[in-house]
Amino acid sequence: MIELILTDLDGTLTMDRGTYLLDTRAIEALRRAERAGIRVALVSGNSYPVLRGLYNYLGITGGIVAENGCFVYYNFQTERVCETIPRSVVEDFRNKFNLRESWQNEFRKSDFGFTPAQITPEIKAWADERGLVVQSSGYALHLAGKPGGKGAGVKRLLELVGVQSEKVGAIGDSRTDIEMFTYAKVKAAVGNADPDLVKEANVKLKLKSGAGFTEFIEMILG
Ligand SMILES: O=C(O)COP(=O)(O)O
Ligand SMILES: [Mg+2]
Repeated sequence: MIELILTDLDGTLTMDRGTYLLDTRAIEALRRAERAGIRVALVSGNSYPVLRGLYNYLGITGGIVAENGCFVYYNFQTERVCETIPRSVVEDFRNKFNLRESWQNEFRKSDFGFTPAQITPEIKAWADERGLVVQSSGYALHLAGKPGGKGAGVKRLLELVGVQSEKVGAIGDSRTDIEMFTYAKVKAAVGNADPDLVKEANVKLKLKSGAGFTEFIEMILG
């Protein structure tokens, strides 16, 4: 019996990958899960203020993992689980690789977003030399302090909620969601997910993004 669902946001609750428009049927589906007693958590590369606002308006209760795993919220408690990156390092990175910063960077301390979203070998080497972590969600390139990645935040969230991974379902669309699967029994990839995530999934959904999320909730609720 699943007690907690970890859901990614961009590409998973949206109408497609590459858009920010939420799928309204996916919103209805997550409310159905909550009504059935299954908590839903947002696990995303977005910043905490963006996710906290959304969380309240969506009406979910499973907590938040923000900044791609680096910041956790549950039941009015918050925790930072990665090292912070000084603003000067963020600016050096942006200037060196000619990147555009996410408007949300103003609200971030450990994990920063940039476009274009592609990781080059030069970018990887620059981050490695400084003990930083780079990842791409398809929406954005992320530069984070150690340990970085959704796994660290999810591990802490499960402790705070007090749920074992045998009772957790996770759903996502991109490579950055692979780490969530380590802490879930049901590991779902939406129909249009990155092939690297599909490989790790034990539930391969037919439908894309938000429609795939709805398909997943229907499967869980039976
Ligand atoms: O912030 C991003 O790059 C993507 O966010 P996501 O983790 O909700 O897909
Ligand atoms: Mg995503």
